[in-house]
Amino acid sequence: MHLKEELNKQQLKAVEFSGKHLLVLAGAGTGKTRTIIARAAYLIENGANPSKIQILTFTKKAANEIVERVKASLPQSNGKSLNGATFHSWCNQLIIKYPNLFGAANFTVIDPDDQLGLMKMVSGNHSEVYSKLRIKPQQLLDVYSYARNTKKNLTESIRSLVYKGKEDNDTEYEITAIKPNIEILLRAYQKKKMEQRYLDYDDLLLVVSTQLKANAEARKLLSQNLDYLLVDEMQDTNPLQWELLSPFIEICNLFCVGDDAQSIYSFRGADFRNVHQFKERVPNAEVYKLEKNYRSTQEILDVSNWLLEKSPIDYNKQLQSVRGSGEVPQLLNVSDEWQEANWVADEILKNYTDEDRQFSDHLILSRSQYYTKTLQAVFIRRKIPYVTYGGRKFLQAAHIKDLVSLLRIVNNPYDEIAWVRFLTFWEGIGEVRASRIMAVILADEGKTDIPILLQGAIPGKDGIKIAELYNDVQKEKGKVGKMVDIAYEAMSLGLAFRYRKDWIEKRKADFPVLKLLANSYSSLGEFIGEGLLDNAEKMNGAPVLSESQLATAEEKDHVIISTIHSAKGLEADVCIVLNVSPKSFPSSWSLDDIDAIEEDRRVLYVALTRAKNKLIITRNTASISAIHSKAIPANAGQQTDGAETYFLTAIPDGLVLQETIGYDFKSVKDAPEPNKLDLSSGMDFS
Ligand SMILES: Nc1ncnc2c1ncn2[C@@H]1O[C@H](COP(=O)(O)OP(=O)(O)OP(=O)(O)O)[C@@H](O)[C@H]1O
Repeated sequence: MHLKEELNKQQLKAVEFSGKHLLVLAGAGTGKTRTIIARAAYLIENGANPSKIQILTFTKKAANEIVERVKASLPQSNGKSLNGATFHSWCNQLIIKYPNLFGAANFTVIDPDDQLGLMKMVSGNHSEVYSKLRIKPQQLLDVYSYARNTKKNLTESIRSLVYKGKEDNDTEYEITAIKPNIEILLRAYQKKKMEQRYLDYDDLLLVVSTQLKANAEARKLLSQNLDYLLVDEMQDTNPLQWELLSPFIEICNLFCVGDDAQSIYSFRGADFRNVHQFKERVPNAEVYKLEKNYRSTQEILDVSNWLLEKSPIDYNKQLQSVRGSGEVPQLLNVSDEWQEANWVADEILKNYTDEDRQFSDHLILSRSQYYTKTLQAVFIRRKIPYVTYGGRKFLQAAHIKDLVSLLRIVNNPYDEIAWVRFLTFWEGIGEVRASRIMAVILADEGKTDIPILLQGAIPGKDGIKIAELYNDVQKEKGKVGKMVDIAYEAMSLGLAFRYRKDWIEKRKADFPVLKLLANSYSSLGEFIGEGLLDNAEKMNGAPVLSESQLATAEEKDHVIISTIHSAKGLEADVCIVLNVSPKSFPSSWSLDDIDAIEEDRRVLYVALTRAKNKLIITRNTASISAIHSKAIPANAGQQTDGAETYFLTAIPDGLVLQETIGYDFKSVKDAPEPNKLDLSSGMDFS
C-alpha cells in the first residue's frame, strides 16, 4: 500500500502510531476501514509477524473484507497468516488452541437454534414452573444473554427486556413475582449445558475472559503469541466484550477504531463509554481523531454536526467535508404516511427518469421496518423495485400471510403451502389434520365445489364457517379489496388472539393498508402474482415506468429500504430519512431516560451521515402539531409529548430547506389569546 498517497495526515498519523495503545476516534465517513487495513499492512511491512496480529470485527463479512484487503495491499504471501475474526469465533479459536488453559476441551459449541431447543427442553422438564410464566423460551434466553453481556443482575435484565425499563410499583410487583421462576429455569438451563458439555456463544467469551482475568499464567502464555489486537467498531462493544478485551491491555498493543456518536446498540448492551472513556479505562493510551469526511457534502455534515453539538454528551466532533459544498438538505413536512410515500415515490422516479440516477442510488431509512409498510405498498403499486434490510417485508409478515393464504387458495386451489397455512389458522386444526383435509380437496381434482368439500372434510360448525368464508370470498373474485375485507372480518378475532402480544400496537393497522393495496389491483391473480411475490424487478407493463426503462434496469438495481440499525456502514447518493417527527426522535418511549434520548440522537446521526449528495428528512405534521399542544411536565423526567426534547426543535433556518406538502400548518392563524369556552351552551335543562 502506498500509505502516503492513500491516507490523509490524520489517518497516516494513526497508522504509524508507535506508542502502546491507541483509540482512533473516527467520525462517520472518515475512512475507518481504510485506516484499520492500512495499520495492519503497515505493521507487517515493518516487520510484525502477521500471525501475531489479530483483527476483531462484529461480522464475519467485515473480518474477511479487511483481511483480504490487507493481503491485497502487500507483496505476495506476506500477510498469509493474518487472522481476522468476530469476537465469538476468535474466542472459539483460542479455546481450541489452548484446550488445557481454558478447560473446555470436549465441549461442543451450540448455536442460537440449539440453545432454543435446549431451553424448550428445560421449560418442558419444569412445566409446573414454566406454565406460571407468560414468557417464551426465546425471551428467557434473551434475558439470560442480556444479563451476561451487560453484567446487569437478573432483576434489572428482566426489567429492561420484559418491562421496557419501567420502574413503577406495578412493574416492581410483577418482577418480584416472576423472578424466582425465571431463576429456576435459567439455573436449570445452565446446569443442563454443563451436563451435556455445551457452550453457547456467550460462554465462549466468558470462558476466555474469566480465565484471563484470574490467571496470570494464562495471560503470559497468550502474550507469547499475540502482539497486536486491532478492534473495529469499538463503540459497539458491550461490558462482556470489554471484560474480554481488558486483559489484553497487558498482553499486547491495542489499536481500536470507533465512533462514539455511532453507538446505537445499547439494547444489546453496547456501551459507548468504552470509547468515550478509553483513556481513563486503558492506561498508556492515546486518542487520535479522524474528522475529514470523504462521503458527504458539507451541508449534510453541517446538519449532522449541529445535531451532535446539541447533545449534553461532549462528542467534540466536527466533521469536515473533503468533497466541499453541495445541496442544502431538505426537510419535508407531510401530513400522513400516504402522502409521504407518494412523494418519495415521485422523487425517486424523477431522479431515475430525469437525473440519470439508479434506483440503487437511493437509501431510505426508517427507525422500524414497520413504519415503511405504506411506502412498500406504494412502491409495489408503482413498480419501484426495492429490497429491505432489517425487519421483515410488509407482505411477508405472519399476520398478513395468514389472511392472504385464503386469497391464495381461492386464486389457486392447488396452492398447498397456502392451504396448510389457512387451515391451521383455525383452532383445532393442526398440521396433520390440515394435510388430510387438503388431500381430500386435491384428490377431487376440481370436480366438486371447494366449500362442499370443506364442509365434508371438517365436521360440525367449524366446517360450515370455513366453507362459508371460502364461498363469500370466492364470490367477490373481481374485487380484491372487498375480498380482503371479508377475509379480515372473519379472521380478525383469530388474528387478534394469535398475535395478542402486539396486535393493537403493531399488526392491526396493517390491514387497512393491505386493503388499499389490494384495491389498486383489478384482479386477484394480479394482486397475488405481483403484489405478493413482490418481484418488482421482474414485472412487465409498468404504468409508471416505461417498459424500456424497466428492461434496462439491472436486476440488482433497487432502492434499499433499511432500518437505521441495519444501515451502519452503508452510504448512498440520495438518502431519505423518514418520519423524523417529535414522537419518534426521540421516541416517546425514551423520554423518561436521558441515556435513551441520547441513543436516539445517535441513531439519527447514523442516518444523516449515510447521505453523499442529497439528504431528505421527512416529518409528519400531525406530530408537529403536538408541539403546540405540549403539556408542561410536572416534574423532570415525566413523560410529555416530546416537544421539549424533539431533536429538530429550533433547527437554524439555513441548515435545511423546509417544504410542506399538502396542508400547510404554518399558515394557520389562530386568535392571539385563548377565548373562553362555555360547555353549558346549547343545553336546555327545563
Ligand atoms: N484518504 C482517503 N482518500 C480518499 N478517499 C478516502 C480516504 N479515506 C477514506 N476514503 C473514502 O471515504 C469513504 C468512507 O470510508 P469508510 O466507509 O471507511 O468510512 P467509515 O469511517 O467506516 O464510515 P462510517 O463509520 O460512517 O460507516 C469510502 O468511500 C473511502 O474509500
